[in-house]
Amino acid sequence: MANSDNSAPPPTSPPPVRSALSLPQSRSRSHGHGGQLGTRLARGTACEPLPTASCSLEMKVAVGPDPSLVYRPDMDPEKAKDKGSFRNYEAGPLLDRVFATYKLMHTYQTVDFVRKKHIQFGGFSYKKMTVLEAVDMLDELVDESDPDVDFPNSYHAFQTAEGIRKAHPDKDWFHLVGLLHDLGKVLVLAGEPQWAVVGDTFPVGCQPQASVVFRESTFQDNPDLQDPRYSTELGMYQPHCGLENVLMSWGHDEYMYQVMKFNKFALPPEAFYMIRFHSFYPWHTGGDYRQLCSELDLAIYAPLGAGV
Ligand SMILES: O[C@H]1[C@H](O)[C@@H](O)[C@H](O)[C@@H](O)[C@H]1O
Ligand SMILES: [Fe+2]
Repeated sequence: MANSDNSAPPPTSPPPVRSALSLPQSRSRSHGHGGQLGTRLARGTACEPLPTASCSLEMKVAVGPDPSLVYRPDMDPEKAKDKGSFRNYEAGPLLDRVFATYKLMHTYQTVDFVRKKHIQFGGFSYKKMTVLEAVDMLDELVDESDPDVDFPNSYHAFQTAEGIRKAHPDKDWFHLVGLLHDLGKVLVLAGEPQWAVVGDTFPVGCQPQASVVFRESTFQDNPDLQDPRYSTELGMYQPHCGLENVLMSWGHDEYMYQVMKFNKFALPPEAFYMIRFHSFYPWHTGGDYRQLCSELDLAIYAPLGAGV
């Protein structure tokens, strides 16, 4: 485990990475949108204004709960958990590690911190690599915020992509979203602490809402909650300002979105949106933060309503 604030035990019985996934031989060619790109990852000094969303209301595929929720890898279907048993933050063998990661995240993710990270990584000068090189880097990463996944994230990337391919064989761009969605976690291999990379996201600059995991037990040392500008329900935002204008806690979603935008990934707008907000469980699954949503955000959210 590299560069982590809270060290992880070695993964237990890692499943065979990739071998059972029947990838196409020409995997990068068959999904040419991203696989062959020499992608520049961000680490630099230039400050980029907060990005604007590029989604249209014609969006056909709703952004949903993290695809990984549905397609958690499990080599043995007999032992596969049903959906309801994922994301248990009250009990389980990994609970201490998960709690420790969120405690740090909910203490140190502040408006100032997030603004600094946008500046630090807004220069896109960290490294040039292909998408598949980034996937390979994730061989070294076990996500310490995840109560369900205790093996390298590279495996999780392929499994998610293959699961989406099975469910949506006609949407090649969506398969690629599965492969890409967590690649922002390479930040951990670049020396960032896990609490600044992984886990569910939440808006900074306003009061954390009820469905944020460990909401009651992890925010007490976050200075923003003592700051009158940031501690009301709306905090520093205008009602219905739109998620594109909200400063989310810094992590792999926003970073990967920025990288895709900078490198002009040839993917539909919904792919960008999905990746940017896939960890925003308090919104897409918890149903919170509606007061910050634009009509577009609500239109995307609406199809999820029944399921959340
Ligand atoms: O712990 C997990 C993990 O970090 C995922 O990559 C993220 O998308 C989820 O939101 C989170 O629950
Ligand atoms: Fe993720």
